[in-house]
Amino acid sequence: MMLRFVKMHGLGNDFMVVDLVTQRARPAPELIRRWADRRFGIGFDQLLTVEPPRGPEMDFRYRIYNADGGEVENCGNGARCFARFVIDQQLTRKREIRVETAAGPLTLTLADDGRVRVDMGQPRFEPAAIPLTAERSATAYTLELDGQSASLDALSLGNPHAVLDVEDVETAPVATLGPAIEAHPRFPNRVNVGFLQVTDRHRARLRVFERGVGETLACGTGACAAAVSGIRRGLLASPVDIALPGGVLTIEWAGADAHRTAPVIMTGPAERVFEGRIEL
Ligand SMILES: N[C@@H](CCC[C@H](N)C(=O)O)C(=O)O
Repeated sequence: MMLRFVKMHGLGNDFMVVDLVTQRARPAPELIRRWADRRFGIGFDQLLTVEPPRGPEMDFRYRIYNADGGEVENCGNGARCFARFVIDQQLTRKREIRVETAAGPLTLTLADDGRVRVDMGQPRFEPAAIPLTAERSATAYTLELDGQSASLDALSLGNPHAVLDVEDVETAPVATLGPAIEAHPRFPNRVNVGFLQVTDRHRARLRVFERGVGETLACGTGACAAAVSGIRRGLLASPVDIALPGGVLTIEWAGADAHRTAPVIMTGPAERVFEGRIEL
């Protein structure tokens, strides 16, 4: 049986997107790893499946699998590609789409300039929600790593993120500290690791070592986490343009007080690359 898919990307963070509204498939981890392989497969950072909603107030359900085959809660660049996909495939005529994810509902809007604006929901800072083993919530945690220690902020965008401040993203130790922090036992579900260089109040540069993938050209939830971390520590002010290796995302966040945590809004592009069919 052949499965139709579309290859898409958001700032070079690339996806295989599969319509499971009109097709049937159950992607097992071993199959996802094979498809994700850049030499022997299609090649992608994440597989996205678009499925019928499970409740009447949602338009779709959207699921996300990392290249290592594991299902995860949230994906910002994927959310924008999902919106483009359901519109281009004529699965909906709406311009504002409500979608169910493992991290909760998201609202996506197609802007007039073709970019997609996503309400990514509220960030969470309590260690148990990340999850991170720590006695109390803080903006700086110290992690012991093979004889050295690293200071980082940690938060959840539905999925877990660590944010480290660096002087220069070009020389940041992404390839060594990234995997060491991703697999650190204080993050029981592992973690995405962002290396943040603040350039001025409204601009920053970011590289992300993604859980279950490695360094990617862009990470949408990573950009949201880095902007929120910078804003709540007084280093950045909303809106923030986050420059990733693959391009720029705009992040807005109105902050948090004792009564309310504002949702994070992410705006950026979503591109279709090609479509294909693969044997199941
Ligand atoms: N690339 C994504 C994040 C994908 C999931 C992440 N690797 C995780 O394991 O949580 C994005 O754009 O947010």
